Order: sequence, then structure tokens, then C-alpha cells
Amino acid sequence: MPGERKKGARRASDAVAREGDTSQASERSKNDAERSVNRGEGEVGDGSEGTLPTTNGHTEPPPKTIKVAAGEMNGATSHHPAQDATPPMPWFGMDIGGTLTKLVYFEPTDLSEAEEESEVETIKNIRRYLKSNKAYGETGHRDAHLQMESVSVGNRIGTLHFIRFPTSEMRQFLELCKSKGMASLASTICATGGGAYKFEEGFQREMNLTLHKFDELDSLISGIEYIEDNNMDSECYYFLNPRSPNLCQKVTYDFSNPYPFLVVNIGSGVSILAVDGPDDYRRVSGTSLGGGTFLGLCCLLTGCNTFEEAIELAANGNNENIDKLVRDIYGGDYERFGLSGDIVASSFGHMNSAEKRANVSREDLACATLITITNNIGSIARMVAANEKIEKVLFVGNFLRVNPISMKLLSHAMEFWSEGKLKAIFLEHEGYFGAVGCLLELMKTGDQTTSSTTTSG
Ligand SMILES: Nc1ncnc2c1ncn2[C@@H]1O[C@H](COP(=O)(O)OP(=O)(O)OP(=O)(O)O)[C@@H](O)[C@H]1O
Ligand SMILES: CC(C)(CO)[C@@H](O)C(=O)NCCC(=O)O
Repeated sequence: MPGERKKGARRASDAVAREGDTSQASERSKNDAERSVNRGEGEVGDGSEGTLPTTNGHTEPPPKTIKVAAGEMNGATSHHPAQDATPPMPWFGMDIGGTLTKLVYFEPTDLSEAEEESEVETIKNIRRYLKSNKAYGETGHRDAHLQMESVSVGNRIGTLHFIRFPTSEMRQFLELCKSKGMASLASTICATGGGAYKFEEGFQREMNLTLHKFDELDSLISGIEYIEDNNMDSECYYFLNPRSPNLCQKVTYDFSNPYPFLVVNIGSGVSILAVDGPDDYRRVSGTSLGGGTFLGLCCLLTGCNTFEEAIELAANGNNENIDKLVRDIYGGDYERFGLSGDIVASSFGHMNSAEKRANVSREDLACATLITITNNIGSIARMVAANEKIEKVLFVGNFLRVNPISMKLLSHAMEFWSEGKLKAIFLEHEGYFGAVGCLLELMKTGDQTTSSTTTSG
């Protein structure tokens, strides 16, 4: 595994007031576990527009308003010295992953009079189109519940909007961009993820757009640090009593003293990073058994077609019809080594029996697949954490979207197998950090990478 130390990701929040000198931070950490948030078993999002559930299936809270330091909330008529240093609008960060493309759109809310007057119609139309819809074409979605208001990016104040679509729909996305006049606006778009390389030529050919590429792991880390800084009261959480349906609670986690921590990014595949400081991380491990494996196997085994369907099936299944448990082998616990009878001894271990195979449901198959993949990721994360002597483990990536089963399993596995030493921490913006990091890079570029807007629509 590559273990090269990477320096380069920078802490990027600067202008937003961060509560927290050291004394406040330690006060906060004392209170850490105690600010509990309503918690229930998550229902599965069906992706239907206007009714997107939050991560845990609750009704969307109103978009969060972030505190901004005095003097930073410029009115619409004020002038920004910073505006000369920002690239031409519109401002997007794009993470083109193996399964999903994530798009973060930064809408400035501090436009000066001059900017408003000079803003071309095409940009106004794009803003209107993005904001007035939650669905774009057949498969694009805006996660309105994740929207962040009054945030500072590159010395500008505005709203962050979070949008995703399947990477397999890239051609349709390019068509949509063309139809909205995007191709005529900027000569460069900032992108990260493997697709920034794979689709570079396509963007150039179809849209006459040059992709300005950023490394996906640099972007991931800087995006995590930025969002955590700017949404610090409600970004990180963990589960208390993850195994108990009645006692399980989602609790906010104070991450104001973060280093060192491990990031387990569960996308199509899994990357594991050790983060030792703001500019200091290494990719220490990874596995090809990730979110893509779960979805691929589930489609094969159950005939389902979407991630949402796979998760819903899993929520209604019983893995014990598929997996061989310790008690199926021992008749009870394996006491000598602390293996309780209800631990999975062999994933899919019952499936060599024709009789058992005849009695399994699609739900059982989806459930066992989800548990198999999740437990394997949990085991690897635990071994890496032990190896690196790191106790805080951040799980991110869209595999955790609408997936409380895996989050609770990971929470339990981390705590149980480490005898309480390791903590599984989750982040509300799950799979969007790479795109955010990419946006931060764009906002640093000024006029260097993008040509000025020349057309009106
Ligand atoms: N609507 C969805 N469609 C497809 N997969 C989804 C969806 N929602 C969640 N997922 C899960 O999220 C995974 C993709 O996560 P993510 O977007 O973080 O990774 P990626 O960037 O596409 O992959 P990689 O980083 O490996 O290139 C899928 O493999 C699937 O398990
Ligand atoms: C290839 C990437 C980095 C693409 O995001 C990701 O899918 C991944 O980390 N896969 C696992 C590769 C490994 O076995 O380490």
C-alpha cells in the first residue's frame, strides 16, 4: 500500500468565526457526548423530489445559518476587494467518482451593485435553475437538507448547494450544461476524482472546456476540514448504544481537537487515510470491497436496480438465514476467546446448503451483503487504526447515505473489538467533501485558470 506522506491540504476556513480558543475547546469536549440529538431508525430515502430524508430519515431541518464574523456579511451594495481575486462565476467544485458525480455550487449572496449589474443573464438563469429544482433531468438530485448558508469561501459570503448524479450519466450532464449555456461561460472547470482524468478529453471535445484537475484525496481532506470548521456544532456525530433499537441515540461529536484521525472513505472502493495535522496526511490502506461491491452484489443477488432499493431490502432482511454464526458452529458462545454466539463466524456460510438456499429471501440476501461488506471495512479500519495508533475514525463516502444499518454496525464494531478505545465518527455531508475541497481550490485561483465571462444568454 502506498504510504507516502502527503503535504498540501490546507485548512481553509479563515473568515468564518470559529468558536474556540483552547479553553473553550476543552470545555466543549467535556460536554461532547452530552448534546444528544433525536434519534430513530432511519427510513430509506426514495429519492423522490421534495421529500428527501436526512441521513437518519428525519424530516429535513431548515438549512443551517452559519455565524459570520462582524464586517464579513457585506450587503448587496458593498464592494469587495476580494472580488477582483475570485475567478469568474459560476463557482462549482466537481468530484467525478467511480459511481457518483458530486457537484458543489457556491452561490454568492454578497454581490456588489457593480457585480449585479454586470452579471450576465446566463449566470442568473443557471442560479435560478439550480435553486428552483431539486431534480435535474432523470437522475440528478440536489440534497437541499445539506445546504449551508452564510458561509465564507475565498473571502466571499454565500450559500453552498449540494448536487449529485450517477457518473454513468455524464453525457446527459454535458448536454444539460450545454443547453443552459455553460459552455459559453468559462473556459475552465475545476474537477477532482478519477473522472477528472477519464472525462478530461470529453469535456474538451464536447464543451470546449478545460478541466483544471485536483487530486481527490487532497480535496477530500481539505473539504472535511473546511466543512467541519464551518458547521462545527452539527457536522460530526456518533452513535450511543448503537446495538439497542430503544436506546440508540445520534449524538453530536466535538471535533475541535481533531488530530490525529483516520478517514475511511467508502465510495465505490475504500481509501483509508491517516491525518496527522492540517497539512499532513498519508493514504495508508484501501480495499476494493466497498460501496460499489455492495451495490453490484446486491443487484446480482436480488435483481434490485438502485442503491435506495438495496438499502430498503436490507433493512427488511435477516442475515442469520444466510450467514453462519458462532452459535451455528459451537451451539453457543466460544467463551475462551470472547466470541459470543451471535457473532457472524462465516459470511454467507449457510449458502452451501441447497435447503437453506431454498428458503432465503431477497431481503435476507441484501441484508447479508450489506453486513458482509460493512464488517469487512470495519475490520480493516480497526487494524489500520491500531497500527497507526489512532483512536478517532471518521467514516465518510456515499455508501453511508441513507444507511443507518452500516453506521451502527461500524460504531459497534469499532467500540466492541477495541474494548472502547476506538470511536466511529460520521459526518453529515458524507460524500461531498472532495467536491468542496475542489471548490476551495477554484476560489483560490482568481483569474488564473478561468477566462472572463464574455457572453450573455
Ligand atoms: N443514488 C446512489 N446511486 C448509486 N450509488 C449510491 C447512491 N447513493 C449512495 N450510493 C453508494 O455510494 C457509493 C459511491 O460513493 P461515493 O460517491 O462516495 O464514491 P465514488 O466517488 O463514486 O467512488 P470512488 O471514490 O471509489 O471513485 C456507491 O457505490 C453506493 O454504494
Ligand atoms: C481508486 C480509488 C482511489 C478511486 O476513488 C478508490 O476507489 C479506492 O481507493 N479503491 C480501493 C483500491 C485499493 O484496493 O486500495
